[in-house]
Amino acid sequence: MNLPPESMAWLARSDGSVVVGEGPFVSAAEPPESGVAFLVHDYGLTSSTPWKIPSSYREIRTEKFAAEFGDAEMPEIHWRSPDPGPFSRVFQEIMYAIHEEEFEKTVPVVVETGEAEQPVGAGVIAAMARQQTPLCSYGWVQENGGFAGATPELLFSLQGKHLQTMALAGTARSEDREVFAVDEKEIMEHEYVAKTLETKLLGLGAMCRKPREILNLGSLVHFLTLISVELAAPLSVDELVERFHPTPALGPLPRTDRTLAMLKNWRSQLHCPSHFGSPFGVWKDGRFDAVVTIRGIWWHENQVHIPAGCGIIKASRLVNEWRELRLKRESVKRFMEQSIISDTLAVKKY
Ligand SMILES: C=C(O[C@@H]1C=C(C(=O)O)C=C[C@H]1O)C(=O)O
Repeated sequence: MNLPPESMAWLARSDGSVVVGEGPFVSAAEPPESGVAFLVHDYGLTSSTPWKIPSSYREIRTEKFAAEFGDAEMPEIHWRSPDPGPFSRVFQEIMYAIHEEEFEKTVPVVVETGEAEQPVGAGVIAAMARQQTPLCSYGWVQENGGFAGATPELLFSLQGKHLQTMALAGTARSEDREVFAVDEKEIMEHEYVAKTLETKLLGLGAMCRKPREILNLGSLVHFLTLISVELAAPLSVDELVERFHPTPALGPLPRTDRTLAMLKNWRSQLHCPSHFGSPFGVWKDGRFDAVVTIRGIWWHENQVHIPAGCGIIKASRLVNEWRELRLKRESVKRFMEQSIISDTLAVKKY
């Protein structure tokens, strides 16, 4: 087992490779011509130097990454159940705005907080390093804090003129998979996201939209639609990030300055970390991959936070959304317990 460096960043990609960078990092407005840079944005894309260039980097298989870092113990964490009061008030304000036709959908976030008996950094890195595809492990660690997770959501990946993206929205427990498949409210929530992405891609080149499918993540299922485009003309990563982020999976529909400001205000009322639901990417050898930072842990020394968001539309009900938020947080807590078996290592943690 390796001790994690003081500062590091990593992103696992859908082909089972992971790019791992070690700090210190140099911040830049643009990615370098060659080599590697991580794109670390907050939700509002406020940084003028979001590119973080590591002092050294490696590209390895996710199994090797797990073997190197997946072993550290997670200290005991004392969780405090989130108070439903503030969320219920935000939910009512959102419902009022939907009835007033301010927007059709938005995505508030609830945060569960815990305190660990010791610093959690190495344990969080280990928990996320053990996760494998279809989850993409990501992390940004700076001294005694950072965030790391294992997300099912690709924002986009770009290689030459090939652009791949996905609509991922609509959630249920795996046991409810059959009724989920015909649930009109969940289908509508998903289609809002898929159609918006299609609209954003119109005119960029030849588009291919795959049929809607169900992505099974063990305890949770989501609707997933894969969309790809052969770009007619090259586009920069920065342009694409601004075009896509936030998709209606994590943001308002329609996305205007006003609807985005309303959501940012609700996020801050509910103490959502600024980098939750944001683009997190890596640029390497002419290829760029970015995920959406969900299903993660934000920490500083012994303090830990698990944020989770839920899409609210006219047909949403408070009790169901509260349950969905808990399910999403539980799926993150499970990362800290689960066992993995790979060719290079067998770790069992219960
Ligand atoms: C916002 C989250 O997840 C997003 C919201 C989903 C939904 O509302 O059904 C499903 C997948 C993600 O796009 C989260 O996990 O915190």
